[in-house]
Parts: sequence; structure tokens; C-alpha cells
Amino acid sequence: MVMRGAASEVVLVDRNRALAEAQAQDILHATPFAFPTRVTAGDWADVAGSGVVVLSAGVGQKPGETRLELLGRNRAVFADIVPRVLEVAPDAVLLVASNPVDVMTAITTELAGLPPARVIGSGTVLDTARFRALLGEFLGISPKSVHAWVLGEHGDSEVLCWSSASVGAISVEALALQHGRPLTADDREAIDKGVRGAAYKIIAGKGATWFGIGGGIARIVQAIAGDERAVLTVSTLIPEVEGVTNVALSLPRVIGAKGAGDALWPELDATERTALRHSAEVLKAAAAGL
Ligand SMILES: NC(=O)C1=CN([C@@H]2O[C@H](COP(=O)(O)OP(=O)(O)OC[C@H]3O[C@@H](n4cnc5c(N)ncnc54)[C@H](O)[C@@H]3O)[C@@H](O)[C@H]2O)C=CC1
Ligand SMILES: CC(=O)C(=O)O
Repeated sequence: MVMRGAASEVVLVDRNRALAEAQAQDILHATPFAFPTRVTAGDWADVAGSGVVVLSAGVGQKPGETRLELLGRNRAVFADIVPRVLEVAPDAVLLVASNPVDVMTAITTELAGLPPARVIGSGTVLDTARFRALLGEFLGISPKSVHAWVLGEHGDSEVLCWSSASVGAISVEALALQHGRPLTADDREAIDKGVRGAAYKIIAGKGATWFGIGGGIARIVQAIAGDERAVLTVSTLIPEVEGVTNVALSLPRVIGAKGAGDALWPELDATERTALRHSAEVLKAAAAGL
């Protein structure tokens, strides 16, 4: 957030106060090279008046663990922190990052008793970024100029929307052909694996993922703070998707000061539509299991 100038003030709250203070100092020292942000460590009272509260407390995956396996532990953490946040910042947009982020978004919406628009999960903002980055690498094009989306669960059942992936006014497939390097089934599989398996690979190497999600969270906060009406793939509780009711998952949504606005219902091919239904069913079952 400091590197993007997404906030005028950032307060870090962690039950490990020494850690929050150390991180706050370290980040503050980057501000002369970034944006003039006030960065402090604080207690819940210091969250008062926030426009956005990012909820990232809890446990992360150990190597090989799935996101859904974290559910019970992180639900208990959120049952502790969500009421504390609402007590001091009742008007904030809540932005959930803790995993499994879709089910945690549904749980937070319920715990907070807020309209779904005010409780956003970072969802597939990160997977979408990974997809764009890998397609950009393959095509030799800036990832910022690649328009491609990952929908559904932020997790194993996520849906890479190949049918609508484009650059400029041309599909990625046609562009790859124009470049004389057609996108083969093996290329697609490698990109799919690179997106879907990214967290497992990074966690095996360094214990956690930091920078991709940091960039994604900052982008969402910036869109809220600037009331941008930017389209980002985030998770919110949806009454119905592909026949599955009352489930939180990612679709492209319009993000502004009030949180997540309308979904842009994507044009999907039959395989993607089936995969989105499966993803919704996986998430619904995980929430029901709890
Ligand atoms: N949505 C996404 O794309 C991503 C989600 N994550 C998720 O974010 C969460 C955090 O990940 P990391 O920062 O790597 O973990 P971490 O273990 O480094 O940090 C979690 C922090 O939460 C604090 N905490 C735990 N319970 C608390 C409570 N009741 N009150 C206040 N603080 C509390 C801990 O002291 C710890 O410092 C995990 O669930 C992880 O899976 C991580 C990366 C990407
Ligand atoms: C940890 C996680 O959810 C990710 O990096 O995708």
C-alpha cells in the first residue's frame, strides 16, 4: 500500500505487538522512496475511523497443505477479531485475505452482519495476476496489456477463463499464432499449473507468499480509497451462481468507495461454466462442513 500510495495512513495490529512494531518501522523507512504514508503499529482502538480494514490474521498453509484445511483454525481467529474491528470501525469496508479466503469471506459477512458489498475477499485477484503474468511472459507482452481472468475459488478448483483471454483486440490464441508460436495444449497445461500451483511451489520454497498478494491487496484498497469503479476479481457472498446458492467466490466486480458493486457476469464456454459450478460446489461443501 505504501509503494502504491494507496492509503494516507496504515496501522498494523497483530497479537504479536513486537512484530507489528518492527514491521511498521521497516515499512515506514521505505516511505521516502514511495509515498508519504503514516505507518504505525497499534491496538484495535487505533483502527477507529479506517476506510478499509484488511483482515489477514490467522495461520497460513504449511508445505503441501490446502487452503481449505485452514478453515477451522482461521474461523476461530475471525470470531475473535471481527467484532473488535466493527466496534471501532463500523463504517469500514472489510477486506479479507486469510485463507481459505472465499469461505472466510462468507464467515466474515455472517459474523459482521454487513451487506455482502461491504465484505470483500481478495479472492482470485492474485490468481488473475498470476495468469496475466504468465501469459504476458509467454507472449512477450506487458502483463498490464493482457486481459485474462481467473474466477471461482481462490484455490484448487479455480477457473482460468481461456475463452476470453485477449491482448488488444485479439485473442491470446490468435496472437500466439501471429507470433508463430501457437499456444499448444502443453503450453496451456504449463500455464494452468503455474497459476493453480503457484502458492504450493512458493510455500515449499520460502514458507509463505508475500509480494503477489501484497500487490493485489494494495490494488483493491486503492480502488476503494479512490472510488475508482475498477473491475477486479474479488470474492463476495452471492445469492446464486450456476445453480449453487449463497456462496462466496470470485467474479469480476466493480470496486469503489462502497465496496464491491455489481458482478460482471462473464461469457464462459461450456467447460468453463461447468468448472465454475464445480468450484461453487466445492466452496459450498467446505462451508457446510464447518
Ligand atoms: N488470499 C490470498 O491470496 C493469500 C492469503 N494468505 C493467507 O493470509 C493469512 C496470513 O498469512 P501470513 O501473513 O503469511 O501468516 P503469518 O503467520 O505470517 O501472519 C499471521 C499473523 O496473524 C497474527 N494473529 C493470529 N491470530 C491473531 C489474533 N487473534 N489477533 C491478532 N493477530 C493475530 C499472528 O500473530 C501472525 O503475525 C493466511 O491465512 C494465509 O493463508 C496468504 C497469502 C495469499
Ligand atoms: C497463499 C495463497 O493463498 C496464495 O499465495 O495463493
